[in-house]
Amino acid sequence: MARFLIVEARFYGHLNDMLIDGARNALRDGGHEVDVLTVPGALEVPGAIAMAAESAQYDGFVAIGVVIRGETYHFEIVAGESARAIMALTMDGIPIGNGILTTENEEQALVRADPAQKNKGGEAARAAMRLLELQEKFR
Ligand SMILES: Nc1c(NC[C@H](O)[C@H](O)[C@H](O)CO)[nH]c(=O)[nH]c1=O
Ligand SMILES: CC(=O)[C@@H](O)COP(=O)(O)O
Repeated sequence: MARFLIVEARFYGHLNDMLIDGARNALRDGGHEVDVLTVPGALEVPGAIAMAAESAQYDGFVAIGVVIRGETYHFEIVAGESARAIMALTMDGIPIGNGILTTENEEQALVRADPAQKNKGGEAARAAMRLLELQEKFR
């Protein structure tokens, strides 16, 4: 049993709820404990994971959020920089599954968030659990 923290950027609450459901169910099916921490947007997710990892209270993390393209270059910043910083933390050896959707519209996000459809929250949770296993294997 390991302790996982889901860090969610609560920008689109109804979509997040589905992503969190999928992630939480996958983690519980894996026999793990799950907490959820909320931050305002995807850009805050990597910093929150870094702080929580530093505390040593958790073994692995799932990043959850939705970034939907708007009218300006802001989409590229939020989508790209959140993924880049999560990747950097992963390369530092922190097990993280990235379940932050980056889509053109809400319809695309809905299909991906729904646990009964693409279940990207569950997919991110399984990625985090696999990285934790590998960390233990190569320790
Ligand atoms: N546009 C979206 C954001 N933007 C907010 C940023 O993530 C951040 O909270 C703000 O710039 C303050 O630092 N966040 C999302 O999660 N999704 C979006 O579509
Ligand atoms: C992440 C985004 O692109 C969006 O929420 C911001 O929209 P806009 O570019 O229309 O300000």
